[in-house]
Amino acid sequence: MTAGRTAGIFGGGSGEYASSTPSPAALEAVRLGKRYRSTWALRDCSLTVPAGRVVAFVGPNGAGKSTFLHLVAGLIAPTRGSVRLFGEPVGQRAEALARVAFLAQDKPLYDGFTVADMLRFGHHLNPRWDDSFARQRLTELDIPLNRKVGKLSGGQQAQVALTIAVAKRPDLLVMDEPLANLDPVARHDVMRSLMAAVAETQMTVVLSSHVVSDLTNACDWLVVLNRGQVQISGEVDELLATHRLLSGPAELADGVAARMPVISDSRSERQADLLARTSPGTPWHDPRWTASGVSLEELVLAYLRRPDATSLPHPTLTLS
Ligand SMILES: Nc1ncnc2c1ncn2[C@@H]1O[C@H](COP(=O)(O)OP(=O)(O)OP(=O)(O)O)[C@@H](O)[C@H]1O
Repeated sequence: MTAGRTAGIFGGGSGEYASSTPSPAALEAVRLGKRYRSTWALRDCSLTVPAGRVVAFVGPNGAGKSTFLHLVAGLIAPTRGSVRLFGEPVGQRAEALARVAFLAQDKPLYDGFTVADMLRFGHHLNPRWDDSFARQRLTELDIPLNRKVGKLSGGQQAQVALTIAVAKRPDLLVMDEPLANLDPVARHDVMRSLMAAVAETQMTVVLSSHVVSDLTNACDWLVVLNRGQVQISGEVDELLATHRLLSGPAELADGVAARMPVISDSRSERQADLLARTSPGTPWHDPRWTASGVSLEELVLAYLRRPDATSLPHPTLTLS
């Protein structure tokens, strides 16, 4: 668990700072890089996320997701580049760090403490602490306040950790794999609780996950990290609106691929199935092809299979 000057689920906050500082972007990374000895975990990562979004960081094992989130939370320092949160460089001011709650992969709770002890601890450390929210939420979830944390199920522990992080009333909640090791029902419940908290508070949320299907209805901004680089960063609706699954004659596929970026290309002797990036609002007129929408999962998988493909801010080629 981390407290004090670094952001943690118990880190202190400052209401005065939050109300007096304009927030052009919740998160801005510029050419961010992190090297561990000879290994670059992240390289040249630039992205901007507006405030109020629920951002999913997705990528394969070792892509750099945890490293990115630890840099955002100010828990480690970049080797290159910078991160700004709400216009402030991370790590420069205690007040800026205090606006962030970080929920680590290993749920920073003390097994020997009761749930009520954990709430008292959070209350003690956080000027913005919302005790009635925390107690009401845990009561609604039927989590006994007098139970020791070590005696709770994994799903209940995840809910307690999330409650403490939200009760801190952060402007930015960063969660590294909050759904790891939870069964499907617990994953669904935690995401539902998170969405309720977002609707109530309008905080910005950044979370990482391997399971894209868990994020489909929850996240409105997608970042795909692959091999330490940002492959996609954008609004989910816009990404879905600018990608099409095209099915048509294989002999015409090269012509289509010459006109627009093709992320995945599957061909048989007669038919080609292409996942292509198009311009928003541009209809597909060619009757020899059928064009259909893609799911978030199809889109992410197609990019992950093509680490050289990117979708960063705007497509440059259009359909004709
Ligand atoms: N403390 C560290 N020391 C050395 N190398 C590290 C350290 N932390 C991460 N790495 C390396 O940096 C790279 C990115 O790791 P990171 O944990 O950020 O990826 P990830 O996307 O979160 O992976 P996973 O999904 O498996 O949790 C990997 O090659 C990893 O081995």
